[in-house]
Amino acid sequence: MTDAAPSPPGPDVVISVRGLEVAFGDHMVMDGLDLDLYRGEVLGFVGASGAGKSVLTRTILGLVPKRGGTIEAFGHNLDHLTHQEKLQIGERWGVLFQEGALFSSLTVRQNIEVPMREHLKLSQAMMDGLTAQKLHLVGLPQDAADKYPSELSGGMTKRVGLARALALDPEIVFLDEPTSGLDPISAGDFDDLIATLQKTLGLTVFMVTHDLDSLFAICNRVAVLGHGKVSAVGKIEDLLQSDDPWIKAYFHGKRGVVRAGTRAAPSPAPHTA
Ligand SMILES: Nc1ncnc2c1ncn2[C@@H]1O[C@H](COP(=O)(O)OP(=O)(O)OP(=O)(O)O)[C@@H](O)[C@H]1O
Repeated sequence: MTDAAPSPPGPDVVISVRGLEVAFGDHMVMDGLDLDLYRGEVLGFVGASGAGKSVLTRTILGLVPKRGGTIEAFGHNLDHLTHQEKLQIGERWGVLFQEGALFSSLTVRQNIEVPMREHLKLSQAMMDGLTAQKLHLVGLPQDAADKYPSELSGGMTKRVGLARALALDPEIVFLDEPTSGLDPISAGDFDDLIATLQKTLGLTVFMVTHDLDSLFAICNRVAVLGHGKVSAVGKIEDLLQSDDPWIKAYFHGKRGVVRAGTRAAPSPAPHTA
């Protein structure tokens, strides 16, 4: 009898969603949704408008109540955590909401320092030092710190939102349509920034997007939301072969991709190569 070769270790799952149900009144938005997010990957999350992409993100973050199912983050069932443990999990992820969601009455510096004030006990000088680092990380000049959100361009607003999402040095960032509203050059620059941060900081990225270019440029895997479930998940080249009518229309329809192969493929994430 020969010994079987040891199987390679499976992917390190940082978020695991099983049988998720979310409803608003009788409107079932999630109806038995399963999804895994692997450490170190950029997972693109697509689906028709109103399918529930933002709701899923907000449910994982604990901002929308679920009706059923389980959500595990870093191996912990979120239903079984104390308030203190939930706060600790909250320090391990950051969020860039659609449109940046900055506080209009606060300066850029004050916006980036909001999570630091909530979670850390640091002197003002230390927070200012960290803020300077985060601005540098997202490619913004230091003099942006004293501006108010109304003085920023769309691309700068997204970068400030990303700097705030990175304020606590998270392991995961959730990005809700990060390139929406940006011109193609700014959108491409933002994709590059996310890809660079993912590599240099070892981030795991969960990205809701309608931007096909982003999917091709930086996503290691793509999950498709349909009828309250993940109807397909895999590498983009596999999804391009799908017979599912919505996926076919999405990738091969009028606004779809002849782009495939014309954009650089993302470098493989651990376990997704
Ligand atoms: N607080 C709420 N109360 C009632 N219904 C809601 C609420 N939030 C979301 N919904 C509904 O849930 C569904 C999913 O909304 P969601 O914003 O997640 O869609 P989406 O896939 O992100 O859409 P888009 O791509 O247009 O941003 C929609 O029908 C929306 O109207």
